[in-house]
Amino acid sequence: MQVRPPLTPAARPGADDPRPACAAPSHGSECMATVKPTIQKYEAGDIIFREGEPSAMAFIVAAGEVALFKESERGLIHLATVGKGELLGEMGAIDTDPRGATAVARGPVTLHAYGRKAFVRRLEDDPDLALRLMVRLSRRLRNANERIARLEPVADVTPEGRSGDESGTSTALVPVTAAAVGGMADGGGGGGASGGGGARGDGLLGRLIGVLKGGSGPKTAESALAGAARVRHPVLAVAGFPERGGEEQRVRVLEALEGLAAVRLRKLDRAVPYSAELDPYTALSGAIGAGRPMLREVGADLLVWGGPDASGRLVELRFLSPWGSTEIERIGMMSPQNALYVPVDFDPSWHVLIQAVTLAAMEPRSEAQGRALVETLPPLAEAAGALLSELPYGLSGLETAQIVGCYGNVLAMVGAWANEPAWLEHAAAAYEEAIRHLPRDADAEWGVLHRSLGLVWQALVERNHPTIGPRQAADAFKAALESFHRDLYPYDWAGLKSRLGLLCYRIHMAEGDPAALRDSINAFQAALQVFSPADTPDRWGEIMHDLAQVLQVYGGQERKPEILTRAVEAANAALQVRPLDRVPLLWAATQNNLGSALFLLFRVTKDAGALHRAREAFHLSAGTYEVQGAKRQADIVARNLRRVENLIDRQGGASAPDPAWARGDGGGAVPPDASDGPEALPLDGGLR
Ligand SMILES: Nc1ncnc2c1ncn2[C@@H]1O[C@@H]2COP(=O)(O)O[C@H]2[C@H]1O
Repeated sequence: MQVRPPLTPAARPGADDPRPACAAPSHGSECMATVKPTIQKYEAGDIIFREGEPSAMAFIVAAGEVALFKESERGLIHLATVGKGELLGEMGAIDTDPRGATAVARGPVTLHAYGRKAFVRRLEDDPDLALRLMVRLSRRLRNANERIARLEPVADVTPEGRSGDESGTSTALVPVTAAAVGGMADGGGGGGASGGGGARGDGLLGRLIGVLKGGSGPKTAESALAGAARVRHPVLAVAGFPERGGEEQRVRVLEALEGLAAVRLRKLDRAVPYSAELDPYTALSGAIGAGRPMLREVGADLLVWGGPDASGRLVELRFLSPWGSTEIERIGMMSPQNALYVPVDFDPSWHVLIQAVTLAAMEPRSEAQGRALVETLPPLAEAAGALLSELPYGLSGLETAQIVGCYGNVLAMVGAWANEPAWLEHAAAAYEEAIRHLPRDADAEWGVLHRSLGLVWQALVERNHPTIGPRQAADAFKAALESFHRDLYPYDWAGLKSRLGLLCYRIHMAEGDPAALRDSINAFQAALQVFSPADTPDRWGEIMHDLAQVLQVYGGQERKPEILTRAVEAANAALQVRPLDRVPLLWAATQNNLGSALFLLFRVTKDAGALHRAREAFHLSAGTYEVQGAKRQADIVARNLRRVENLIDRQGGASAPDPAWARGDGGGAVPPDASDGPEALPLDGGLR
């Protein structure tokens, strides 16, 4: 399709172009030469910007080629490749919308970058340039139309009336020729007619940009390059709302959620059954039991469910993730007991709160999703905070606590993923405020809020916060344990116990209190009554590993071989569920732990066999860290290995028995060691 928009001869670019301002170039973009650009350089595969990022700059490609990709429900779509002399990022610079596509360097690329304001000013001052830009956009639109026309309708296979796959991978689209795709890359060469053009969203330029930003097209074979830019967008499912008037409220919620960029929304027909007449524990357990399969059925990352509450004043929103109930107590996580309340018939000012809370509830499952969250969530969180400062009158204490608690989760998510202690401090303040609003009988909410608070404080302790100490975090977990009884909430209970184990160990490290070490051991052992190698091997292995470490510190201090032997057993048990081929770094950490326990055992018993086995464990650990490229850990373990080898040399040189056939009788021939104990790696199970 080569229909061009009508051009006046005067506006056609090229050598015969009479206009002085743009005399030389064959591309209108060169008119930007009067504004001083900054130079940016990229290598092949570098991401220049991502879809959804704020648009602060417009660029001219000075050298190389840039491929543009757009996320769609069907996967990643190659829109075009732009080359030397062409504009890039001009759409966002003009309409201030976030980037409509991800730009990836196809080889070495040099860009001339212009600030948005300078670029727009230039367009306003130079109607000719603005017009030629419109021509360029017109051509893109025509090409996009061509591609849309060539697409066959795709069968709608989902019960909710939306098409799309559930796995996050793309479904096949109608194949097109490379030439058709290549047509999208065109951007240069078009001339312009006379007359001016507005640079804002309501003019032709704005409309063209609007259409192009929503554009889609067929998938091409550029999968290698696409891989570099690919981010799997999370899927958000919204269950049906029961009760009278529920659907009307759901439409409002969906409207709010449609504002979430880079999230794929699925509307479910079914509601999550919830019986308000039952006690809250039974009602919620039933809802979770019914909601999880619904989530899995549609492959969603989060299920939003709820509806108008019993009073008819508020809409209650709850959030369910597909994660098993055993993978719990992550910082900022949304628990089934958390609920967000918004007024019935809420106005759009509430959208930011609904969006922020939902986005935070959809915990990232990859680094890419985490990065996307860190970009999107902070501005939403700030806007939601402003809304919360003016909560409507008439909310009960529990409702207020629930809303503020959800907001705390938003702040905690930002803090954890952006690694910003200030956000964590705000999150802790929000949880504390929520707790102040709680009525006495809000048992489950008490537990959830104290656990959330403890997790944030623990994260601050891990970051060496000057005023938050491990005792504070441990107290919050103890308070949470008042609500999470073992018989009703075994995994919540055991998870809290294991957190307590870590914090008591920290208290010991900070204060040297031996009672704290014993508390730590007791807490880990309690957790191990619930977690098991068969049902929860990862969690069990992590706690066994941590227990081994605490036992060896305690056994070393008390100089008790039986405790050190238990430490060795715990490390060996952890290794059973942490195989080298599946989790090499965890395996290496536990080997180092085992080596340390054996080393200390040798120091107390003078058993040379233990020393040789320590050497073997350190050797295996250091080698694995080395192979895995974990240099810092490899160095620590190598120091431990050297220390053991020195001891073995002093003990008997080359005649020392090889650990493989060491009898372990030791014979007390080893000289006492004056050096410190082995260096430990950080405990598992910290901030996750
Ligand atoms: N169909 C297309 N052909 C060429 N370039 C495009 C196309 N769609 C988007 N772009 C460019 O990709 C950029 C993505 O960020 P912006 O939306 O700021 O500006 C966009 C345009 O510069």
